[in-house]
Amino acid sequence: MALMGRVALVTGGAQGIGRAAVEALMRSAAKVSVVDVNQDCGDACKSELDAEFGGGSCAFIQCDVTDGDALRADAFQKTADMFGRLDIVINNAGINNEKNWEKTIGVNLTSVIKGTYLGLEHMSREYGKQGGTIINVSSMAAFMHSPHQPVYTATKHGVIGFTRAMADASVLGNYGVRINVLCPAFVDTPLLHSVEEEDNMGKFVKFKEDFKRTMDKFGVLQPSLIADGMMRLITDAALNGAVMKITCSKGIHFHTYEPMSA
Ligand SMILES: NC(=O)C1=CN([C@@H]2O[C@H](COP(=O)(O)OP(=O)(O)OC[C@H]3O[C@@H](n4cnc5c(N)ncnc54)[C@H](O)[C@@H]3O)[C@@H](O)[C@H]2O)C=CC1
Ligand SMILES: CCCCCC(=O)/C=C/C=C\C/C=C\C/C=C\CCCC(=O)O
Repeated sequence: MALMGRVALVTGGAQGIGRAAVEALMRSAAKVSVVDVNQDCGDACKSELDAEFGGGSCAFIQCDVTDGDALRADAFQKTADMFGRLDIVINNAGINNEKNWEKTIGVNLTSVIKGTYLGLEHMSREYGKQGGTIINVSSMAAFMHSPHQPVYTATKHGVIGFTRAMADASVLGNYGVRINVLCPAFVDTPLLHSVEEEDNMGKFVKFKEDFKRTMDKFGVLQPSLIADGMMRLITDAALNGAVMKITCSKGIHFHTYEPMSA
């Protein structure tokens, strides 16, 4: 079991992609802290995981990732106290809300930045810790900008830029923490249904048929494949600053960048 004794924290872990990642980690014998704002979904998730894997290997912590104090004290510190260490952080919680677009920036970008910095406090050699790995969840929307979700698209661009910069900082600073980013295309989760809702899409809801045509054109992935990609980012020690894309046509693959030249 590759991850026996390792401890992971997954934000937005109660359903969808995060839940699939939690299950994959537990199948590899890691202990997992599921951090999610949704109490009912988190309670149900914990009961199901306890029934499948036995009690003691996972915890549910109700926490809104946009509450910086709660993220630090209730999520990260409690996880480290409960399981004695932290090795893997998956900053996955995300929303699609063009109406309350400032909240979208808060959840999808600001909280990913905070989650990365907190992960470093618990894992980086800078802080006297043993090292570890961080995955930040972006989207293919960062490559194929979505006219139906301009602010969502902006946050996902931001997650890639921040993650790549931090991955280089980790090398320069000898943090001992690998930091990578994952960009799935459309995935079959409750989030995808938010395209129907004016409360989520705001004025862009009138483009929902166009959005659905794009989904039909590119297809919809299963969360288990995204979890497979995450497990590769976690276990492949050569990966740092990698931008993993997952699409129906190409499966799991990596974005390549031109080398920088003067
Ligand atoms: N479903 C899709 O087609 C794609 C999703 N993504 C990204 O994957 C990530 C996960 O998305 P899905 O699983 O599809 O969504 P989902 O809506 O199924 O699950 C998201 C989870 O995050 C939690 N969450 C939302 N706001 C939160 C907050 N403020 N604090 C704590 N937890 C919060 C929700 O309660 C939920 O359990 C997101 O970052 C999303 O942008 C990326 C590409 C495609
Ligand atoms: C309703 C909210 C759902 C949000 C999910 C998400 O992240 C949205 C992505 C939006 C746009 C991405 C557009 C197209 C990308 C899909 C596939 C590209 C695959 C290209 C290929 O090589 O096949």
